Amino acid sequence: MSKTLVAYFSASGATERLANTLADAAGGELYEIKPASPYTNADLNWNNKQSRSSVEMNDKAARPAIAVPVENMAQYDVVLVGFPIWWYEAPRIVQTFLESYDFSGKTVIPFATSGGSGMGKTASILEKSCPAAKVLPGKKLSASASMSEVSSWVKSLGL
Ligand SMILES: Cc1cc2nc3c(=O)[nH]c(=O)nc-3n(C[C@H](O)[C@H](O)[C@H](O)COP(=O)(O)O)c2cc1C
Repeated sequence: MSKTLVAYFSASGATERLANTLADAAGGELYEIKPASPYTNADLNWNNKQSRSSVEMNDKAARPAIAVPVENMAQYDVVLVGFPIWWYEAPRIVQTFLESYDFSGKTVIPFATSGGSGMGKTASILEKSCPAAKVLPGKKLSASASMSEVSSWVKSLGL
């Protein structure tokens, strides 16, 4: 039996909702990727080029700090990692997360919520942050995706 972690970053609650459903569907443990410095509404303003999210997303090297690490990452075989799509990819803090652990022998599966965009190049960008992992393409789902929809996606992964 493989052991699953459902790690997620959620700035405004949508991805958190989905992560809860996914943790039930996949029988995984939940871990929130909490920023050391939480994002304010002003930080999330994509119309402002100077906002924190704009500045971070324009800087490929930005790695916002995480408040609390995962306890014993070694025990997990599968890591589902969820986030909102920001500017067609994953927020930089997801790269902070993936660069914080040894993912040798683990399967990493991205999942996301968005205002409409799909996964785009998300998985291939994240792959560079955890080169030892097997990274699957992942999926964008609705925050309010039903248990049966999420379960059938999990089943299709053949974990
Ligand atoms: C800074 C920022 C950039 C975003 N960029 C995109 C985008 O490129 N495409 C899209 O469909 N939605 C975009 N969104 C919308 C979020 O992906 C969407 O609202 C998501 O469900 C929020 O998840 P959360 O509540 O877990 O933070 C963006 C939101 C923010 C705050």
